[in-house]
This record gives sequence, C-alpha cells and structure tokens, in this order.
Amino acid sequence: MIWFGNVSKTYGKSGRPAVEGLQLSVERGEIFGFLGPNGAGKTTTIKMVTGILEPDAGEIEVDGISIVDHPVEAKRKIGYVPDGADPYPRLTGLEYLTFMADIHQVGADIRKQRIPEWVERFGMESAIGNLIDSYSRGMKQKISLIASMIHQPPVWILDEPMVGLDPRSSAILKEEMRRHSDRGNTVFFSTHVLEVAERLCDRLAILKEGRLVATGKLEQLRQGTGGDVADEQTLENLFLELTEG
Ligand SMILES: Nc1ncnc2c1ncn2[C@@H]1O[C@H](COP(=O)(O)OP(=O)(O)OP(=O)(O)O)[C@@H](O)[C@H]1O
Repeated sequence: MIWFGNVSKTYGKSGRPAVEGLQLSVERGEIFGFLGPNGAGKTTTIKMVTGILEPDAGEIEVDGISIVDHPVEAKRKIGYVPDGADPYPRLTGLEYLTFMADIHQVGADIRKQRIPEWVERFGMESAIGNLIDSYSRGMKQKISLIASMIHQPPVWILDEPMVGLDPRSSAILKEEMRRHSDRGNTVFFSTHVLEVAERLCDRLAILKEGRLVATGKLEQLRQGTGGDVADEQTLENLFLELTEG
C-alpha cells in the first residue's frame, strides 16, 4: 500500500506548489490510476513516493515504511518505471536485468526462471543480447518494465507506462498489472489514456494544479458530478468537467 499524509512540494522559489496537501491511501490488491492534465503534479508525486524527491511537508509510507526516514527499506518494496524510461545505454538488455537482479538480491534460481519468462512475455528474446542503446523507444520501455518486476515488489509504480508500447505489449502490460494486483500487491500508475484507466483501474484520482479534485471508483466519481445522465458519463467527460478552467 501507499499512504500520503498531507504531502506538499514546491520547486525552488517558484511559489506555486507542484503538489499541495495530498491526502490519499492506495490499498493492497488494487490498481490505482493517477490522472490529471499536463503539469498537474503526477510525476512530482511519483518521484516523492520513490524517494527521488523529498516532500516539503507531509509523510509518505510504502507498505507502512516511511520513504523519508527509511529510504532503502521502503525502496526494496517498490518496482518503478519512470516516464520515458531510458536505462543504461552501454549495457545489453540481459546485463541490465542481471544488474537489477543483483541490486535486489534476487537468487540465482529465481532469476534463471523469471528473466526468460518476462523476456518471452514481452517478445524481447532476439534483442536481449543487444546494447540498450540500439533499442527502440518501446523496447526501452519493455526492458524497464521487466527490470522493475525482477524482485516481484509489493508496490509497482509506473509513470505513463503505455507510452511507446505497441498494442500487443500494451495488452500484456495490462494483464500483468491485473495479475500483480490480484496477488494482493499495489499497482499505482499515471496515464493520459483515459480508456485504459476506465477499464483497468479499481480506483482513480484526478489531480489539478497539485490538488486532488476527485478520488474513488468510477461510479463514485460519476455520482460526485451529479446529473441524470451520470451513469453514461465517460471518464473523458468527467475528466474534462473536473479539470476545466
Ligand atoms: N524540476 C523541476 N523544476 C521546476 N519545476 C518543475 C520541475 N518538475 C516539474 N515542475 C513543475 O511542477 C509542476 C508539476 O509537474 P509534473 O511533472 O509533476 O506534472 P505532471 O502531472 O506529471 O505533468 P505531465 O502530464 O505533463 O507529465 C509543473 O508546473 C511543472 O512545471
């Protein structure tokens, strides 16, 4: 699970907070979609959960562990795929996965089984011995996805994970996200693809200018905006309504 307790962050002396008073709990066993217009604060939030940025105020816990007070322990719980993932160009795909398995102390037997399984799943067999530098945008994304799951973390955090993926890879990723949450893990991801969020997420949050404007299941979000046609409202309509102005 991920818990945000009144989290705020302002960059430098810009004055306007990128994230302000974020209060949110993401549970085990759920896929949680984090939505919002460009510049709303999604990546900033994700960077704070993963310990890349420190909040100015508030607390964040990953599986009950404070990312600020116990960063190493908390990071062990996380698999993270950054926005526009661009891993070490001078390593081959296999070297990179082996390196990540080493960092996470994944045992030899487990990695021998897990790496080929995931590589095959994402159709990366023929490229796995090549330098990452030679990979396409989507291939870099796929190797980052595989690397993020090498230690089967209880919390999987993905920033815009569908970008660059072909339809088959995107479908496989969605299956894997569901499989991971079905096993009682937490999946937290940002996206602009509202059709994916609508179909995949158990709950959603919409962020606007650093503040939450809606949280809950899609039906709850629909009720929140009211109206007789609420049942038929697509997430796109809701999103446009909640983030306009
Ligand atoms: N390194 C930085 N230095 C200064 N300001 C930043 C920095 N990174 C982000 N910001 C600002 O913080 C705010 C939130 O940005 P963030 O990248 O978190 O938004 P986002 O919701 O992920 O946007 P997008 O959907 O475009 O990726 C924006 O106003 C942005 O300009």
